[in-house]
Amino acid sequence: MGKQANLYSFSGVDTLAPALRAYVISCQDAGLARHGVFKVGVSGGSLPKTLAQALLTPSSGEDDQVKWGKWEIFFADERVVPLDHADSNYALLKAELLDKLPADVEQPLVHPINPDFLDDAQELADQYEQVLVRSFASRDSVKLPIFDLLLLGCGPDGHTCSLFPSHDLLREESAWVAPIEDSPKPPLRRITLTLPVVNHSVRVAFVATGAGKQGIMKEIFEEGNGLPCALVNEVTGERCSWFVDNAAVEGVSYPKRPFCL
Ligand SMILES: O=C1O[C@H](COP(=O)(O)O)[C@@H](O)[C@H](O)[C@H]1O
Repeated sequence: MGKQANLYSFSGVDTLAPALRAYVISCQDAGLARHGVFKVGVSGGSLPKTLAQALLTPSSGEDDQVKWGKWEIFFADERVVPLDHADSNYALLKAELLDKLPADVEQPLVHPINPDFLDDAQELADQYEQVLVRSFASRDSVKLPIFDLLLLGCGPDGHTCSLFPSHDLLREESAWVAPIEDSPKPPLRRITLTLPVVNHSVRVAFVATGAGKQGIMKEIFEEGNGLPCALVNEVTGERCSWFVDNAAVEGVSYPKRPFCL
């Protein structure tokens, strides 16, 4: 059995953010060394705000550079809504992070969903899968895309991306991107990376903060119970790192590591 997922706990978002920044930059630099670009997938929910706090602070030196012009940003999941809708994960990332990037730096290449296909979630998912095929094809013989990093959230029910507990979608084995039309959390219609794609990523980082996550963190780390986040932990092992605050893991019996790269 491989090593377990890393659990890093911080006093609050202010201390978590610099560690998350260092981690993302190390994944970025590894991606650039491997293939000259950094392919990262991001979630919606509470993640973009924390990510912005981590990445928008001024660089403290040569080893601390966010090289935005080398980033290719994908969405780990997306709601089937227009790109300027209040429920859109793209709109959220744009408002929290992309719109705040300094205008004088080279901008990242961002891959939102194609809003021409909002009437048909299956077609939307297929189209997004084609975006991945085109982007990843040149570098692998692509059975599965290999993200350099997936930055994920963990819902209070243990869902991640739009992979919900006990949902049939957890058993999807062939699609890279799949539709879901009966999401337990609104909005109902979404598309999501599938579990094999998530588990194939070079690194996976979860960010979960606040006492509201405490119950589910206990279940994920102590029982597993087939929860989507636990399934990712089980397969990715030490490739997976959790950035949490103390409130989210109070009373959770699982070794917390001091953060170091
Ligand atoms: O619906 C969603 O929720 C999850 C978790 O969100 P959080 O606010 O509890 O962090 C998020 O990761 C996902 O992208 C989003 O579509």
